[in-house]
Formats: sequence, structure tokens, C-alpha cells
Amino acid sequence: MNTALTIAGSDSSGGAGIQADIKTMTMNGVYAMSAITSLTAQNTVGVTGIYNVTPEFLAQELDAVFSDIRPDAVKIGMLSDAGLIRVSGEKLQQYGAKHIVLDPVMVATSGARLLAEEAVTVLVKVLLPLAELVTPNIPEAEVLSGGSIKSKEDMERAAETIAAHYGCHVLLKGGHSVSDANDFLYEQGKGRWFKGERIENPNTHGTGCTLSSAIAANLAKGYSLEDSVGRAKEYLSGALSAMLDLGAGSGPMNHAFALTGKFSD
Ligand SMILES: Nc1ncnc2c1ncn2[C@@H]1O[C@H](COP(=O)(O)OP(=O)(O)OP(=O)(O)O)[C@@H](O)[C@H]1O
Ligand SMILES: Cc1ncc(CO)c(N)n1
Repeated sequence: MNTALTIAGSDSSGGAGIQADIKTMTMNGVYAMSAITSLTAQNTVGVTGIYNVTPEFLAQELDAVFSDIRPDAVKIGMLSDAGLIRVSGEKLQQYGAKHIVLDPVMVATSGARLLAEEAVTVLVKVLLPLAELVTPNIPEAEVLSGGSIKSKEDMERAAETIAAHYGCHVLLKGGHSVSDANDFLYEQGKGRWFKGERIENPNTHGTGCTLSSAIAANLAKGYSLEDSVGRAKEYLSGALSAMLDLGAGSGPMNHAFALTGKFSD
């Protein structure tokens, strides 16, 4: 069986973070493992507490995983401080981890900051060069590219800038745009749009975590990057269109109904 590891934070409400990642990887047919970076007290309305593990403990988790069941792909989500970012980089290099998908989580859907502002430069320096793919949303891509993104052309330009700077492929997600939820993949000098009809569902808690985990799961199974993104986007749209409505705020998606049958291998 193919295996994948998520390095991310726990979401007590189960919609994002580690919980979304494990559901997604399992539904996509790979064995899921986790190295938890932080506990968040969180629900559909907001984040009320963040309790980070120490860098030493994260190193122990990563040693335990890599020395026993090697992951075929790694998804990285919430890493809220510089120490946790550095230790992740060291361990991923030490073990020669492959197929690293980096979701540069900065702010939760509810608006809470999940990455200290001063740690952004460390994330960029340490982890972007190790990643096969980075998956920023529009506000994150503005931070990484240093320019504002208002149009389709701005998205294409920003993805190209990030790829050129850091030597990784870029999937710039359009969930925060006003029109359709189209994502732009920039890979080895060529760009491709992945079209997604906007689903009128305000319950988008964990969409970014789910998409990056589904990409990692498909890379773990041996699909190309383009196919992995295509399959992940189908999975995400399926989970969103199941129209689950839980909690008072932006609720989670329904993973049990995510597979439309097209990719249910
Ligand atoms: N209403 C929607 N309908 C269809 N697809 C959507 C919708 N909202 C987001 N998406 C898709 O969900 C994926 C995640 O994109 P988004 O830009 O929301 O990421 P994010 O902001 O990192 O997520 P999160 O809110 O979990 O932090 C993308 O493929 C995006 O196109
Ligand atoms: C733990 C965690 N990771 C990532 C996100 C981003 O949606 C979140 N809300 N919570």
C-alpha cells in the first residue's frame, strides 16, 4: 500500500488540519501518517487557542515515522514558528523525503493567524526549495510573490515569479477570487488552468488542507503532478458539493461523499 505523511496542526473541529488530511488520504486510497506540529482549539467560527509542540518533539515524531514506515509523499500544513519550520526542513533533508507538497498556511478561513509574521521568511528559505509543489491561495501568493493579485493574468504572473524564485512548481488556488474557483498550475515553464465551477456552499473550512493532501496522496500512488492536481480538484469539488452544513460558521466538508465515482479506485 502507498503511504503518505502529513506534517500539520490538529483542528479540534475536524474540518481542517491533520483531521482533514487523514480523511482525505484515506479516501484517496493511501495509508496516512501524521506528525502533529500544534494543537488548535478551533471550531467553524474561529480559533481560540494554539498550543505548539516543541521542535525537539516534532523531530522525535519525524524520526519515528521515517525510521519505520517510509512515506511515499509528504504534505506540509500549519507550522507556526521558525523552530518548527527549521526542524522539519532538517529532517526532510536527512531522510531524503520525496514528493513534498507545501501548503503555506498563514491564516485560517476564519481569519486567525496560524504562522507568526516573522516566520514567513524562514518558511520561504527553508521549505520552499525542498518542495515539489507549493499551493498558496491568493493572499499567500501575494506575500510570496510580493505583488497584488486582482486578475487571471496577475495569478499567472505571480505563479511564475514564485516558481522562478524558489525552484518549485506552483499551484495558485483561486478559491478567494470573485469568479470561478479556477486554479493555475505552473510547472517547468508551462502553465495550465484547472477549471472549477464555484459551488455555492459557504462551508469551505479546510478546502486548502484537503486539496494539498489529495495531491500528496495521488503523488504517493505514482500519478504525475498534473494528474494528481486534476484528481485532487475533483475530490475537493465532490466533498464541497455534498453540501454538509455543520456549525455556526464556515463548516467542514463531507469526505464520505467526495468521490463522485470517477476516481474511486
Ligand atoms: N466555493 C467553491 N467552489 C468550488 N471550489 C472551491 C470553492 N472555494 C474554494 N474552492 C477550491 O478549493 C481549493 C482550495 O482553495 P482556497 O483558495 O479556498 O484555499 P485556502 O484558502 O488555502 O483554503 P483554507 O480556507 O482551507 O485555508 C481550490 O481548489 C479552490 O479552487
Ligand atoms: C490546524 C489548521 N491547519 C490549517 C488550517 C487552514 O485552514 C486551519 N484552519 N487549521
